[in-house]
Amino acid sequence: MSFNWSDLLTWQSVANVLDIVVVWYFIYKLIMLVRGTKAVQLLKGIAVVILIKLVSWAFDLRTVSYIVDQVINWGVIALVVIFQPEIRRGLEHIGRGSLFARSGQKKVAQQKQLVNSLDKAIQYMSKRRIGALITIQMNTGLEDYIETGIPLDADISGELLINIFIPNTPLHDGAVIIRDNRIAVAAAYLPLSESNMIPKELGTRHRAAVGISEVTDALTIVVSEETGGVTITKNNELMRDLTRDDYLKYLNTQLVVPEEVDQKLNPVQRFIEGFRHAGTQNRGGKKK
Ligand SMILES: Nc1ncnc2c1ncn2[C@@H]1O[C@H](COP(=O)(O)OP(=O)(O)OP(=O)(O)O)[C@@H](O)[C@H]1O
Repeated sequence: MSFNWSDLLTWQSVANVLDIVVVWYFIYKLIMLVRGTKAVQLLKGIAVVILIKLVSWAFDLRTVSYIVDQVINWGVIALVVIFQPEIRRGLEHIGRGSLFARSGQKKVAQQKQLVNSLDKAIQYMSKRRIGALITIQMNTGLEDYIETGIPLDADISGELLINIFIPNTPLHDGAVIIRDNRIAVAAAYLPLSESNMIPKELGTRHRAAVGISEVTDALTIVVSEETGGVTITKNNELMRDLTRDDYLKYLNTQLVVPEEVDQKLNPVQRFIEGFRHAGTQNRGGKKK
């Protein structure tokens, strides 16, 4: 019997491939969204329940299957109740467009203020060789690292950043983490990179900056205590000895999102943005 390649191109097989690609894309996006947050545990729990359901199907274990069905039915309701604030805010966000352009303008102003404050602090600390480690949350949640620090939930200013890193003060050791244009915590512990590509002369502060860039998409700024040099890490990339022009250019492209781009988010992205924002606001104890 000869194999006919055209059999592979039936509508059904194309639909199957499309089906798998869509599901994988969805799972990938979900993993990217919850990486570094408590929701990872939740996803693991859901994966275990699905696994038990599949096993009970395969071996025809009726009682187990019945119990898992009950868990799934009630679990969905429990999830909706637990995440009610996030879901509500996500849905509210979907309807937002040009009508809410003013909130977009406010956001850009806050992002520019963030870059200005960082610049002020970097300049001051670099000249005086004050060591600093500042991590800015991007899309991946940093909950697990935020939990290791001392909560501040403070407005960002160059002066406050400088004050935090003054040597021999209680908050100076460890990293400052910035989330949603606020200083979430100081003295946080970041994961140390095991990479042997990091130059030998760099110590643990730089290793921690590379470490967090390996497991999240956060942007981290290091000011070296030894040399005053400025380093930025992001997505496993280490950019050393940056001049003021270099780092300002980089920070502006990474942290200041043009208003038009913000307004162009599709409904799904808008929902996710609202969902994430509600989560972080609730944890920070402030609600609009
Ligand atoms: N895992 C970590 N998470 C957060 N901060 C850390 C971590 N490890 C070290 N640090 C910070 O780095 C400081 C030690 O820096 P060290 O001198 O080893 O690093 P370095 O990369 O050589 O930087 P520098 O050039 O500033 O000396 C610690 O006092 C602490 O504040």
